[in-house]
Amino acid sequence: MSATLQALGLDSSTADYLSSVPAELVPGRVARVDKGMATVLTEDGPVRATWSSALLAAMAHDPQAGPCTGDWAVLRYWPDDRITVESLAPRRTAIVRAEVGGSSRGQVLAANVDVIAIVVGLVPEPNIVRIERFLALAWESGARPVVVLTKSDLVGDADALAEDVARAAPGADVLVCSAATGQGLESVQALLDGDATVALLGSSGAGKSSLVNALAGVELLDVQDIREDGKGRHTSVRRELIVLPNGGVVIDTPGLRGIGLQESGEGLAAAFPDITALAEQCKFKDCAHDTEPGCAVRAALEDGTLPIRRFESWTKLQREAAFMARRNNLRLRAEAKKQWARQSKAYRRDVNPRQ
Ligand SMILES: Nc1nc2c(ncn2[C@@H]2O[C@H](COP(=O)(O)OP(=O)(O)OP(=O)(O)O)[C@@H](O)[C@H]2O)c(=O)[nH]1
Ligand SMILES: [Zn+2]
Repeated sequence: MSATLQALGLDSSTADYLSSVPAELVPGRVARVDKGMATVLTEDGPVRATWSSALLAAMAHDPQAGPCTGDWAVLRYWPDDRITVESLAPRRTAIVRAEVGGSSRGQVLAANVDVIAIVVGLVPEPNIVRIERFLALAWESGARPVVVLTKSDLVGDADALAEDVARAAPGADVLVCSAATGQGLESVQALLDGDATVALLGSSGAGKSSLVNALAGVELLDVQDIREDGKGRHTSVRRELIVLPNGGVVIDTPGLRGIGLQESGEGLAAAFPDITALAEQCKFKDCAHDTEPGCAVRAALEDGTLPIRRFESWTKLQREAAFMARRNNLRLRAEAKKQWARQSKAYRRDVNPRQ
């Protein structure tokens, strides 16, 4: 399969970046990263590439500098048939997973996403708290979140359920569709207009693959053959970046399924603009919305304008984000300490070269 860079979702700022690289280098979009290699879609089809030494050095410093699905990569083709990723275009947006255990630096799951479609089946009944968590994460990424309620053919009151979801999703569109009957698919299709990149978030069984197949009009999400190592061997791997025949790109990586929040809390504020606005009206700047006098949040809970369920969901996500922020601070402090130790060792060597 080959496609123009346009069809792979190229935007103008990335096009500017790519036009500034030396002519012997080849641009492409990362479709998948596995086994220390990337599958990169170029205008001449997919290739497998390893990392250049410059990229490896950058990754040693910052793991987020490594390629991820959706990145725009600049490739070098070597005389011995190796292909290396030399550099990556600056990411317009990034979906970052907070690491659970291990390093507290987040892992980039997908880059350069325009729209995040939070796919939720209408059966079983949508889990609003889970949708709120996905929304906070989506806002954090810089991409536009949209909730796609699917399997509408299985319920009689899809619109009423959609209204409930919309109340929990201020600022995000809520679409209703069915991959089975095709109902409402035009509005989902419209998300891909202008060769946009849409990433799918959603639990297993939500209906993501069925949705992609319905949009494509063919069974795309089955198995795919790609050239693994340039020697003609073919392996079947699940696609992660899918170029749709009618235009647009879908990113569906397994990592996007059960992800935690990053620490800044900005996404959370964007997902809960109602509570953010209320908290600004509290008498005390550091109000914990507990027993403080003049608390606008508690007042809204008492008069019923803020649903208790929504407040509890926000509190839980807030705690999670605060936990991530604390851990991140600890990591930064540990790094600063290491850096200081290195510097003082170098200093001692300079002062006393025999040491
Ligand atoms: N009736 C109905 N069933 C659907 C619809 N969309 C998906 N399904 C069914 O729901 C089940 C899960 O759908 P998938 O598309 O595999 O869900 P998924 O989100 O890709 O799941 P994972 O690959 O596990 O993440 C399958 O049995 C589908 O046939 C729909 O619009 N209507
Ligand atoms: Zn308060």
